[in-house]
Amino acid sequence: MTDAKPVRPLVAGNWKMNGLKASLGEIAAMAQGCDASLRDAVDLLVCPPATLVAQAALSAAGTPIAVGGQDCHAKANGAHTGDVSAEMLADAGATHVIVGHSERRADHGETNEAVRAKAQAAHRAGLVAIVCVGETRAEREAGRTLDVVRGQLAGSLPPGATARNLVVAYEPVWAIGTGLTPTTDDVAEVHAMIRRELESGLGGEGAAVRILYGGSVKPSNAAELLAVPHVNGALVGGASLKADDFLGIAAAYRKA
Ligand SMILES: O=C[C@H](O)COP(=O)(O)O
Repeated sequence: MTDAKPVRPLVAGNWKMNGLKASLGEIAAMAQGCDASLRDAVDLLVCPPATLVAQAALSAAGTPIAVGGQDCHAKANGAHTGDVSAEMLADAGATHVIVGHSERRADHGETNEAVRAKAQAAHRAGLVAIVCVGETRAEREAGRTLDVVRGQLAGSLPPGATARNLVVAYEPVWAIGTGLTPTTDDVAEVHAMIRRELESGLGGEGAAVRILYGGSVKPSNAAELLAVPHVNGALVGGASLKADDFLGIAAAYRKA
């Protein structure tokens, strides 16, 4: 298994069900605050709610900020009221889409099979799929973290994945929005396992797939979390809503 950070990092913001048109100013502020040294060091992505994807993509055009969706339907179109397809996101200017976030798995009963179908849809539409995995508090306390995450990976990763069309995000459910984070040793253990699984499933491509950590990442803890081996960036919720906090997290990658 490779042990260095083999890929360019990615800091991705997931706005969840937050943000109105006025919030697009934060994307403009992110672009403005993304100076050359930050641009050289890290890729930046913001995933606003579906209502804002098209406008966010227009706001971010010509800047270092990419725009993504937070979920997509497995089908390209059809009678699926309220759903948004990967093709629609791509048409709106998105380059990425998050699939299998624990809030989707919990709130909408999304299974690994459903997540895999959504990741395949993302690829069909030419989007990068950010596949989320992570254990609940009960699963961690039962010592089942590695088995749970390994099972989610096996069930959720789409065939034909490469380092260019797949990102994996490890998000312990109990760390999301709680201010709690795993120890760096715990993060290292899970990320190393994910790397081994990716390398065993995808060979050389698996060594270069970006593995993000998510769950209560803030400017104050980003440097420590992002320095863990096989942590190739962050998936940030609450702290991605404000440009200063988001850039403060990305700044962990700024070269001294
Ligand atoms: O997708 C992002 C995560 O769920 C993390 O959210 P959080 O940074 O608010 O804990």
